[in-house]
Amino acid sequence: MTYSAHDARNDEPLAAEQTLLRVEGLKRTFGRGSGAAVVLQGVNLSIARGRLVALKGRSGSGKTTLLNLLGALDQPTEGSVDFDGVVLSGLSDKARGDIRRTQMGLIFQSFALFPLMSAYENVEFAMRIAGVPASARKEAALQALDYVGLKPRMHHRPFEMSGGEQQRTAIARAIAHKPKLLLADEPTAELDSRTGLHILSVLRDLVREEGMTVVMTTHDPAIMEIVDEVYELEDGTIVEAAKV
Ligand SMILES: Nc1ncnc2c1ncn2[C@@H]1O[C@H](COP(=O)(O)OP(=O)(O)OP(=O)(O)O)[C@@H](O)[C@H]1O
Repeated sequence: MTYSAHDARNDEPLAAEQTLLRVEGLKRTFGRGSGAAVVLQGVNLSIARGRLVALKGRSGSGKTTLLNLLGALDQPTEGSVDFDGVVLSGLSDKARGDIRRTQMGLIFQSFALFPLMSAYENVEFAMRIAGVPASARKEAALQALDYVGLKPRMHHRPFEMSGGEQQRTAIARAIAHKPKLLLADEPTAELDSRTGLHILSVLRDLVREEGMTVVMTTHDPAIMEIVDEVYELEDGTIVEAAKV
C-alpha cells in the first residue's frame, strides 16, 4: 500500500505532475548476514509539491535513515526513491550529488555552519557549491537572509549568534538556491519553544509563499500543529499517515 495523506484526504491518487517524491518498496539494512539490521522495510509514500510534511516516531524508528534516502545521501538496499520524475538510485554518484546540490536544501546537524565564515559567507559559499553563477549569488544570499530575518546580523559568525539565529542561517543557506525540496532533521531540537516556533513559522511560510516542499523529522509536538501531513514510523515501517 502506498501511503499518501494527500490521497487519503481527497480519495484520489496524486497526478504524476503533482508528485515530487514517490517512494516504493524501500528497504535499508545495515551490516550483512545474521548480524544485519533491517532499519527500513516496505516503505511506500507519495508526497505532493507544496506540502509541509513531518516524519515522526520513536528514537531508532528509522526517520533519519529515511530522510537520508530522500535526500540522496544514502542508497536503498531495495526499492526506489523517485524525485521529480527521476529514480535517484538509477543515477551515478555524481548525478545524484548534482541533484542534491542544485534541487534540494538540507538542514542536518551533520552539515554544520562553517565557524570562520559569517552568516552571509556561509550562504554565499553554499550557492557556489550549488553552481549558482557569481553574478546571482549576492542578491540571492541577501534575499534568503532577509527572508529568515537575519539581514541585520549577516556579518556575524556562528559563535556570535544565538541557537535560533544559527538555525535561521542554516535555513537561509538551504533555501538560497531555491530548491524544490527542503529536508530538515529535527530542525527545532536544540531550541527553546519560542525560538522553535519562529523556525516553524519560517518553514510554514516557505511552503505557503514559495511553494517549496518541506519534509522534516521531529519529536516536537509543536510541529504537528503546523504541518499538512504526518507519517508515523514504527520499527522501520510507516504505520500511520494523516492529514493534520
Ligand atoms: N550507518 C548505520 N549503521 C548501522 N546501523 C545504523 C546506521 N544508521 C542507522 N542505524 C540504525 O538504524 C536505526 C534507525 O536509526 P535512525 O537514525 O534512522 O532513527 P531515528 O528514528 O532517526 O532516531 P532518532 O529519533 O533517535 O534520531 C537505529 O537502530 C540505528 O542504530
